[in-house]
Amino acid sequence: MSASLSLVGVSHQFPGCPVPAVADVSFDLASGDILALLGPSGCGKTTLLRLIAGFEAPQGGQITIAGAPVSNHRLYVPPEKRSVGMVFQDFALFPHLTVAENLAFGLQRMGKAVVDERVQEAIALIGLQGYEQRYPHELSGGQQQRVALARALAPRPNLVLLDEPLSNLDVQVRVALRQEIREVLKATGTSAVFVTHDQEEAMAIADQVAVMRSGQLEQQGTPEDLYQEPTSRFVAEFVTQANFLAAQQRGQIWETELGNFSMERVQCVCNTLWLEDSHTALSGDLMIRQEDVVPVADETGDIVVRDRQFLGREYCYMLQTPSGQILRARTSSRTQLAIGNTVRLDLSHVTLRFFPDSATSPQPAEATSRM
Ligand SMILES: Nc1ncnc2c1ncn2[C@@H]1O[C@H](COP(=O)(O)OP(=O)(O)OP(=O)(O)O)[C@@H](O)[C@H]1O
Repeated sequence: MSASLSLVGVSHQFPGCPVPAVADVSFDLASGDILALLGPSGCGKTTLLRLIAGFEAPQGGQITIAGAPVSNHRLYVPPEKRSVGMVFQDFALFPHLTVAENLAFGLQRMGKAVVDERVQEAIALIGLQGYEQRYPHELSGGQQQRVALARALAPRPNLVLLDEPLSNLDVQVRVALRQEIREVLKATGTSAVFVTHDQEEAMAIADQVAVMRSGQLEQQGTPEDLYQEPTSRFVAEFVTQANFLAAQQRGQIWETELGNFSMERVQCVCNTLWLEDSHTALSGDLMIRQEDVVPVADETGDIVVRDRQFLGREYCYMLQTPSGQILRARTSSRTQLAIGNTVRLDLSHVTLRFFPDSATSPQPAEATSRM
């Protein structure tokens, strides 16, 4: 499928800032796909979105939307000529215009009959029939954001950009609306880039997730790719919120505080040649997902249940190892363990992934698997 958006080597540094806000970012977005830009505060997500929208001009690289270059070293197409719709965190509806007038705003150059038809189409898309004559202050936050999405879609843009559109809404509205946004984008076949710092939101809404760190693209893939095969410890921590256990290589074994694991059981985010190099004993961390840690009540166990959080369908247990490390375990709410009691861990079905310490890595990491 053709790319609706393509970035090649896009970079941007604000005047007076010692480091670039966006550094050498490249990716393609297939037509009709939703991409989530995910990363911690200050990693450059909003700046990248603004570069795509045309609110900023990059100092390097090329941006192409629906096959047409919109910015490169010779060209800068202004935002209103990029066929891009925007949805902002604060909804940004015109307060003095009704819902119908807000929806019609971007359609002013079309004939009245077309505008009326598009407005009705947009209203139906977001299920707000009967609300046409209301003003924004007469709508809930979720309804305002649905109007903002419909307004962005009404001119049928090639691309919609959403900048943290759910962050001003309370949690129940957020969860319902993220599903609705996905359905509306899919129903209209619109390609979209969605900025968020919430990994759960990114995974729920997007076909592709691009994780950013310090202005750079750390990893891009489907939500499943990122969850199952993070290629750096940063992505593993940010996306999977896994546990990390210090591990030391001893021949074909990984030694840890919770016992030894044979190398066949461990995926290694490193060059497999390092593992066979008898002169280098690697050390680093084994990633263990919270749902893979299975605590079993055992009076003779040396792991202590320090705390537990009831999350509805599941518990999150905080388990303290003899060295004092806290591991998190997610279990079904049927697994009831008392705080202060001891447990042992069943790690027999665990999927482990090894991330070497940068100090002991002979060369830059390259993802390979020993599974
Ligand atoms: N107009 C500006 N002038 C100077 N520096 C800026 C400007 N806008 C952003 N920055 C800097 O660029 C970096 C990236 O900012 P950006 O807003 O893109 O991050 P972000 O990932 O969207 O963060 P957040 O999730 O907090 O919104 C930050 O260090 C920020 O301070």
